[in-house]
Amino acid sequence: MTNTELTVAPATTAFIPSPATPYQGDIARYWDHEARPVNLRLGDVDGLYHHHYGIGDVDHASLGDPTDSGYEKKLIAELHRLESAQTDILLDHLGEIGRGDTLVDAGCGRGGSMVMAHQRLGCKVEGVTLSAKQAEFANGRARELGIEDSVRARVCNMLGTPFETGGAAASWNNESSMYVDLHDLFAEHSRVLAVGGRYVTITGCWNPRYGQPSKWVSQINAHFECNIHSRREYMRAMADNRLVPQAVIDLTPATLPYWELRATSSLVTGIEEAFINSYKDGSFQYVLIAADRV
Ligand SMILES: C[S@@+](CC[C@H](N)C(=O)[O-])C[C@H]1O[C@@H](n2cnc3c(N)ncnc32)[C@H](O)[C@@H]1O
Ligand SMILES: CC(C)=CCC/C(C)=C/COP(=O)(O)OP(=O)(O)O
Ligand SMILES: [Mg+2]
Repeated sequence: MTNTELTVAPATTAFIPSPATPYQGDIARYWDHEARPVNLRLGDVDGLYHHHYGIGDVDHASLGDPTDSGYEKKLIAELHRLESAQTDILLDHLGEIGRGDTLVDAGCGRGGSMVMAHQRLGCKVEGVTLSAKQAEFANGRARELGIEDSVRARVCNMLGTPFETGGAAASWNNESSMYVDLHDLFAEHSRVLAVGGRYVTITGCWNPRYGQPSKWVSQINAHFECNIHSRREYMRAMADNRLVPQAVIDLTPATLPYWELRATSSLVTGIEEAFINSYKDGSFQYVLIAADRV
């Protein structure tokens, strides 16, 4: 697709809409106050700030000896490399994107995925987050990079965006779908996407084969104040909203090395055990779903 332009409200973070629900107010506050070193120090490596996890094999040769003085810095760079590799896999699944296209990042955080999408594809990227602090941060980074005409974040509920119907060539949720009702979410993506456009999510979901959410999944929900959905819910809500899966990839084996490395670092947050155990006992899965808007 080429030359799709979204018609949107003015790009400002000065006007901050009221949260649609008290829960969304809690989530806005959560992300306004988030400043974990595991996120900021990794972002400082190259200026791409992510709030998602990593995939791929750990390059143990580049890490060297854990007793060496520079080891911790190398470990941080390695965790960050794996988080950016996660975004690359998401972008690999967007389909053919032209420089004139517009993409939508639903739940854009500090904007790392938006910057990577623009740098790789040359297109416009519009992001929404509930957090004014995150939107300011993302827009500040875009200004520093001189790409503010192409990459912008706004404070907005992903379930009711100002974007034109059918105007986006592709859209995604990168670890942000566990904060919303999936039927409402996919109805909005389906509205914003052009027919033939592509939706991609990378998400953690509980595995229906396990039965119900495990204690580890409940622990992750409590830790992040989110509500992890089952894999079945994703499939059903997509099917109900004209989103037809084109690829479903279980990234669980590919994310475990990231978690096992992170668990050895000084930047642990305490949630590592829940991710490792739930991935290993099969109750939780890290998946990529790419779907065609039909
Ligand atoms: C775990 S972070 C992921 C950030 C980003 N996608 C990334 O990969 O770095 C979750 C994001 O979802 C956003 N979010 C949660 N619920 C939202 C909603 N209803 N509307 C817009 N953003 C939402 C949060 O503000 C936060 O930016
Ligand atoms: C896969 C699942 C269930 C994700 C939940 C959403 C979430 C909080 C992602 C990571 O954010 P972060 O990068 O801010 O977290 P951390 O501080 O742990 O790195
Ligand atoms: Mg993180």
